Amino acid sequence: MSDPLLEVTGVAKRFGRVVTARDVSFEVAAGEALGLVGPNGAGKTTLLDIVAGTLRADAGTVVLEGRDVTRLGAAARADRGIARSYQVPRPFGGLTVYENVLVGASFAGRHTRTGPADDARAQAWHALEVTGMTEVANTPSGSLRLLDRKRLEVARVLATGPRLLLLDEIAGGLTDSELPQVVRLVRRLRDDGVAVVWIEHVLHALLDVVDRLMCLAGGEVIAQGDPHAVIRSPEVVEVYLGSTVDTATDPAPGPATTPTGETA
Ligand SMILES: Nc1ncnc2c1ncn2[C@@H]1O[C@H](COP(=O)(O)OP(=O)(O)OP(=O)(O)O)[C@@H](O)[C@H]1O
Repeated sequence: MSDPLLEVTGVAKRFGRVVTARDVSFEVAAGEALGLVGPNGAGKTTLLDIVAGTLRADAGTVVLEGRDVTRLGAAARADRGIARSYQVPRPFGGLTVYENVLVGASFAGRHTRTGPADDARAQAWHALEVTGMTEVANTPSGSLRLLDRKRLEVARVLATGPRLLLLDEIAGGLTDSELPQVVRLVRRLRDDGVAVVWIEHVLHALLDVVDRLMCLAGGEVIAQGDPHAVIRSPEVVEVYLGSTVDTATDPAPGPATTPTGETA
């Protein structure tokens, strides 16, 4: 890997007796997409929150571009280029799509990969173009279908000009015909040089994009590396994939369901 953009080392977190991260370490390079999988309650969202700075780890370090950001809060990390999407998008329903994205753009610090540094409007519009939302720019966000709500969530964080994008289940609930649009979007962001960490239960969508895959279980990394090697790893099959994947013949689970049994 080239110089890592993000280095997470020895992260630990527990809530009372529940261990959600135990000595978790991983790296992500600029322009690399890392997939994050694992059974429900494995600690994936907790890890994203620790990287984003919305949750403080009990131990370990988070380093971005060689600078230790472990003690920085979420706003300061956002200023340095870390952006996080949420599993359940909650746009300001009374505002249009464009206005919602403009709110994100107005938080952009000096990291402006996506547009002119001093022009939040241009940056918001660029985020709409990249996410394919210009045609619904003036639509009230409260009336959007699920796919567009998901795309708006990505546009909102993209408008902040991130170097590292943390995506939380943006494919969940989409139909088979909608999924390729999300896959193309994440691939484009990655190809534009943004580093991506993507939590996703819809494995075939994830495997279409990610360069590496990491599987968590019980707060521990049980496998990371080449995506197809990871999903074939006996431990991953046992604790996460169960019988949904024929690892001998099928490199990716079928599109109908996720390993957690949700409909993709
Ligand atoms: N604020 C909190 N207080 C107490 N327990 C918590 C808190 N946040 C998370 N947990 C617990 O930590 C564990 C890991 O949760 P987390 O949401 O990180 O898992 P996950 O892998 O993202 O799961 P899912 O795939 O279901 O979203 C769970 O047992 C959860 O109940």
